Amino acid sequence: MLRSLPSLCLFCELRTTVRTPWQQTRSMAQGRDRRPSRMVLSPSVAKPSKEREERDKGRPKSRNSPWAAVNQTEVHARDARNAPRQRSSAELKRSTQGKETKKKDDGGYKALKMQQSLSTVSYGARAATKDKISTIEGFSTFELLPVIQDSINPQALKSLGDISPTPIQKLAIPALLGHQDKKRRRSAEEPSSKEMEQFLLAAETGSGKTLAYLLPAIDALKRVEATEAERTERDEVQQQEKKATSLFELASPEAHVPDQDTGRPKIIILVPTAELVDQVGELAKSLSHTVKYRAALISSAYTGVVIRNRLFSPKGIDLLVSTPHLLASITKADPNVLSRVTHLIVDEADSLFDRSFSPLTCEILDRATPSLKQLVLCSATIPKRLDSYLRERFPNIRRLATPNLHAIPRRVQLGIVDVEKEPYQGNKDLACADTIWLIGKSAAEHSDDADEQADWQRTKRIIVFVNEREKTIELTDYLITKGIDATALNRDVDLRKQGEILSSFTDSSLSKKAKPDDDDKSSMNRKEARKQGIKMLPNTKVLVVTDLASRGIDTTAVRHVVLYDVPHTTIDFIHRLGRTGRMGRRGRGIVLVGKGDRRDVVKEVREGMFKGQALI
Ligand SMILES: Nc1ncnc2c1ncn2[C@@H]1O[C@H](COP(=O)(O)OP(=O)(O)OP(=O)(O)O)[C@@H](O)[C@H]1O
Repeated sequence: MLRSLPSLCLFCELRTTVRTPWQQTRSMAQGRDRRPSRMVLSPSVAKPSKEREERDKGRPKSRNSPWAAVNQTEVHARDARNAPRQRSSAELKRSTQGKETKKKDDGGYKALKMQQSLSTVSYGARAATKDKISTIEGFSTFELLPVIQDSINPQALKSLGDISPTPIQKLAIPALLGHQDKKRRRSAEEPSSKEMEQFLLAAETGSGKTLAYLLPAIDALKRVEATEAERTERDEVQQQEKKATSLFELASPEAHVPDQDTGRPKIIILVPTAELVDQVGELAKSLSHTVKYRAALISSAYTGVVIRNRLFSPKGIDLLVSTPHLLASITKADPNVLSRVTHLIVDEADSLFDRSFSPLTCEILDRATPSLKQLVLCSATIPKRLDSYLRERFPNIRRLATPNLHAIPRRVQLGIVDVEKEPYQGNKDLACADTIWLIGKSAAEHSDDADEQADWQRTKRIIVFVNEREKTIELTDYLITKGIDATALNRDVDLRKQGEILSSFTDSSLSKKAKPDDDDKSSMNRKEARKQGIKMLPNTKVLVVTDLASRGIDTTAVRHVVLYDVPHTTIDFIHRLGRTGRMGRRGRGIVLVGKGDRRDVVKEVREGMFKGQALI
C-alpha cells in the first residue's frame, strides 16, 4: 500500500500555524514524556560571574578600555612610521556584536526568542576562541604524559588514522592540565594544595567532550602516582637507614596497613544513564590497558555482586564511572568511598543539575569536596537554570565554550514533511512509515566513501524520536505492519536490554549486538508480519525512542533521525538531532509537522542550521 503512494518531497513548504499558549499548555500537559523541558538555555555561557568581575575591578585598565584615555598625564602620540593600528579583539567583538543585534532586530529568530529555549554566546567571544585554538594542530601540542599521548589513537580512537584534536579538546585539555598557568600545574601535583579548580566544558553534540575531560584527569592521576611512588621509595630508604643505625632497638612488628585504594576511587565520572556508564566506561577501560590504571563502571544494569566486586576489588580502584543514583546510595552506607576523590566529572551536567538529579549530584559533590582538586562539568547545552545555579554556587568556575556551542552543524540537513498535505492528510504514522521507506531505499546514495557505503548498503539505522513513552510501542507496532524492522525503546524496557538495543545503533566496535528476544512483543509482531507476507524493507533498522536515547549516546552509525513529534524546546532539538552528524559525519533530520505543531519554530531551527548559527 505504501509503495503505491506517491512519494512526497521531504522539503515541502511550510504553512505558518502559530498555536495559542493555551493550546501549547494543554498538549504539553498530557502524559509524562510530553511535559515540556523546563530548561532554557543560558544567554551568557562564556561570561564570567559578577564576583569575578568585582575581583577584577581594582586591576589596571587595559589600553583598549573605554576609560583608557581618561586622567592621562602624558601624551601618547602614535608613531606615524608604524603600520596602521590593528583592531583589538575588544573592538572586533564590539563591531560584530553590533551587526549581530541589527541582524536579529531585522527579523531574526522571533519564534525561538519567544520560546526562550536557547541563549546567546556573544559572537565576539566565539571568534576570539576560534582564533585562540586555531594554532593548535595535534595532540602532541598538549603536555600529556608520553604513555597517554601514545594511547590516544590506538586505544581511544580505535586507530582512526590522521587525527587532530576537536575544538573542545583544544580548549579544555591545556586548561585542565594547567598549561596556561604553570603555577597551577605545580599546585595540582602538590597533594597538600587545598584549592579546588572548577571548569565548565560547553561544546556541541558529538564533538569529543569525553576525551577532553578524560585525558587530563588520567594524566593528573598518573603524575600523582609517580610522585607518591618516589616518596614511598625515599621513605623506605630512610627507614632502612634508620634500622641500620639503631641495631639495638627492639624490632617492632610491621603494622598492617590496609590497602587504601580498595573502594576509594580518585577520579569519579557521573553520567545520567546506565548506557552512558557503559559508553564512557568502555573508553576509560580501553585507555587503562596501555596507561595502566584501574577503571570500573557500575550502574543498576549490573547485579549487586558485580557492583561490589568492581568497587571493592582488592586490587583497588582509580577511576569509577557511575550514575548519581547508584553512587549516592552506596556512599550513604559507606561515605569513605568518596574520601580520596581528587577529580569529579559531571557529564551531561544540564541533566545532572536538573531538578530530578540535582539533590543526588549535589550530595555526592558535597561529600567529595574536602579532597577534591578539580571539578569538571560538561554539557552540550547550558540551560539558563544551570547557568544561574553555577553563578551562585561556583562563581569562579572557568567557562570553556566552543565557537559552535548551541549550533547544529551545517553538515546535518533538516527536511520537513507536512503531514497535513496529500497523501497523508493528517496521518502522522503513515507519513513516518513512508519517510522511513524513502530513506531505506535512498540512504546509500548519501554515503561519503566506499567503505561506509558498503556498511550502509548492509544496514541503515534510523532513530525516530517521539515525545510520549506510550507512543514508542504504538508507533513501533504500526511500522512493523508496514514492513519496517522497528524496535521500541523506553524506560519500561529492562536496563540490560536497553543497552543491547542501543548498542546496535552505536559504533560497531562497542556493539554487543542485540539478541532476538522471543518474548519481546515487537519480535512477535515481526514474526506475524512475515507470516502475513508483508514485504519488509530490507537492511533497515529503526529505533523508536523518547528522550531516553537523546543524551550523550554516541550513535555514530546513525545517519537519519526522524522527529515524529516537534521537540518542545530547542534544547531537545539540539540533543535529538545531535544523534546524527557526529564527529564530522554528514546526517539528515526529518521533522514531521502536523496540525498544532510549532511550524514557526521548525522553520527557524532549519534556517539556523542552514546558516550554521546558534539556535537562539
Ligand atoms: N579528536 C578526535 N578525532 C576523531 N574522532 C574523535 C575525536 N575525539 C573524539 N572522537 C570521536 O567522536 C565521537 C563523539 O565523541 P563524544 O561521545 O565524546 O562526544 P560528545 O561531545 O560527548 O557528544 P554528546 O554531547 O552527544 O555527548 C566518538 O565516537 C569519539 O570516538
